[in-house]
Amino acid sequence: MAKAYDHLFKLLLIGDSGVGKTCLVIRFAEDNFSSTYISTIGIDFKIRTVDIDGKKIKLQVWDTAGQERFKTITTAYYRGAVGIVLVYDITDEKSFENIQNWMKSIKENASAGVERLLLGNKCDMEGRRKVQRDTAEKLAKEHGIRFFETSAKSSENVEEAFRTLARDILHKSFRKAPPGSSSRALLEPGPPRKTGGRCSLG
Ligand SMILES: Nc1nc2c(ncn2[C@@H]2O[C@H](COP(=O)(O)OP(=O)(O)OP(=O)(O)O)[C@@H](O)[C@H]2O)c(=O)[nH]1
Repeated sequence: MAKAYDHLFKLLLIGDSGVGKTCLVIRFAEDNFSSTYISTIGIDFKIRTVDIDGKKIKLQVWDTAGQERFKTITTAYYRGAVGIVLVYDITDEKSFENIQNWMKSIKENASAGVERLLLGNKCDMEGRRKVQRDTAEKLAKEHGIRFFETSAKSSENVEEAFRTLARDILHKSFRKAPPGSSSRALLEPGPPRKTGGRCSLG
């Protein structure tokens, strides 16, 4: 029987409560959107398999709760992720300022070399924009990561963002593969950064 997928990537979405993490996951995995806001309790995930450069990549997308009270539960999931999506809301300045704190949280809890991506969500609400695109682009550049403005509502850039992240992880894992080793092994997460990692990503 043909293998259902070539690689499994665990991705994680983080960011303040209400920025649209759940909606982005639902848009990407089910191509759906709801304007009803039900705050995530703890953590949940959805799966979608995509074809990237001829490889079948199974994406397990973990959606975390943005509320502070769930922080202990959600940070426990950072380590298993090979990609982390940082989300803010372009109509909410505070959610953008907090990206610095979410970056810090990645540094403290994620595997070394985890691929990061910055998303400014709700770009369909141009009239209520508080965070300028240039400002976010600058921040992304400082951290050496990619940046997209997305809308889970209109679906703008959602597909592109997840595909770009998956492609970057795929390319990174192959580039680092020593001769004769399996690329799958390189996608296994190492220990958190602070304990000194053996993960080959990065
Ligand atoms: N206009 C617009 N509204 C959005 C968009 N994405 C999400 N929303 C709305 O924003 C609200 C919060 O969305 P969620 O996806 O539940 O936010 P979250 O980041 O998962 O929140 P927590 O689970 O509390 O961390 C909901 O009312 C959504 O309908 C978007 O791209 N455009």
